[in-house]
Amino acid sequence: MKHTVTTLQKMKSEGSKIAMLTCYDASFASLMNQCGVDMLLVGDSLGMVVQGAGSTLPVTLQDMVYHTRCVARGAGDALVLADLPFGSYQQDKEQAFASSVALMQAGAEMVKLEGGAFMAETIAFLVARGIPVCAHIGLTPQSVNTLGGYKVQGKGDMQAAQLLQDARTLTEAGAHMLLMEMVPAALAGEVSRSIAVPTIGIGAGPETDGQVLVMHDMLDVYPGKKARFVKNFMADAGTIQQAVSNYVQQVKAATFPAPEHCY
Ligand SMILES: Nc1nc(=O)c2c([nH]1)NC[C@@H]1CN(c3ccc(C(=O)N[C@@H](CCC(=O)O)C(=O)O)cc3)CN21
Ligand SMILES: CC(C)C(=O)C(=O)O
Ligand SMILES: [Mg+2]
Repeated sequence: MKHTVTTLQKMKSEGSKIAMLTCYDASFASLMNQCGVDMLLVGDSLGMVVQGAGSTLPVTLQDMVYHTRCVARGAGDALVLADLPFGSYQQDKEQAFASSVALMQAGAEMVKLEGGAFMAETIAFLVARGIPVCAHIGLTPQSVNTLGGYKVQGKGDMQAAQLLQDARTLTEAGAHMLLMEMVPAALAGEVSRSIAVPTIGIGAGPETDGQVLVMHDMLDVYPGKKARFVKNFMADAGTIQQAVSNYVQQVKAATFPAPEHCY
């Protein structure tokens, strides 16, 4: 059966972990769905792993629409989540709605946007109009130039309290899911227990309700620098199918991420 926001909510309440991977084309979408991946993220990380750019900032809405259409054709039962790219939603809620419509018409079933409490109004506007939203907090790569690099967020009591408050505000606004990137494991666990909707972590420890990795990182094909939270699943696998299946199994068993992948 096709995964929906209801399925994901049920998985959280039952304590079964959600396995997500990034995906950019139909063939990998089909493979990942067959290997039991619950959600496919058409990430704006495609700017780095597909287009070879140094950040996610050059990615356009049309780029995202194209890859979302490709992934949706192969996704099967996996839920398709698409990133709103830099500049396509920050101006105002009307701009965010128009961009989200383009992604939903291309086959997305949920959209993701980066930012804390300041995005609450936009999220409420989208959700009221039928668009499920995943909020992305912690390290928000579209803000790399103001953050000063791809660094751990939520360190220190003030920043941790701010992140927890952002999580509450965004879920009160109607977000269906919360993604946390590069935050201390203990804080991500606290946030996950404090909000009713499922959380997904990347570099956020084992206590979130699910995990995501960039497929080029876990298959060891990305030529760039690897973050601490990346695990090479090809190291113990003969095929890509085996690597993806092992990822799903280790996320479900909560054996990935291990302490060496955490902050
Ligand atoms: N291939 C790829 N994988 C990703 O996980 C990813 C992207 N691209 N593009 C968008 C963002 C950028 N991300 C990044 C990029 C670099 C680091 C990194 O270099 N981390 C180091 C330094 C940490 C620090 O300075 O505190 C690490 O050891 O984790 C982390 C996340 C995560 N996202
Ligand atoms: C790294 C994940 C969370 C993402 O936003 C992306 O792939 O763009
Ligand atoms: Mg992204």
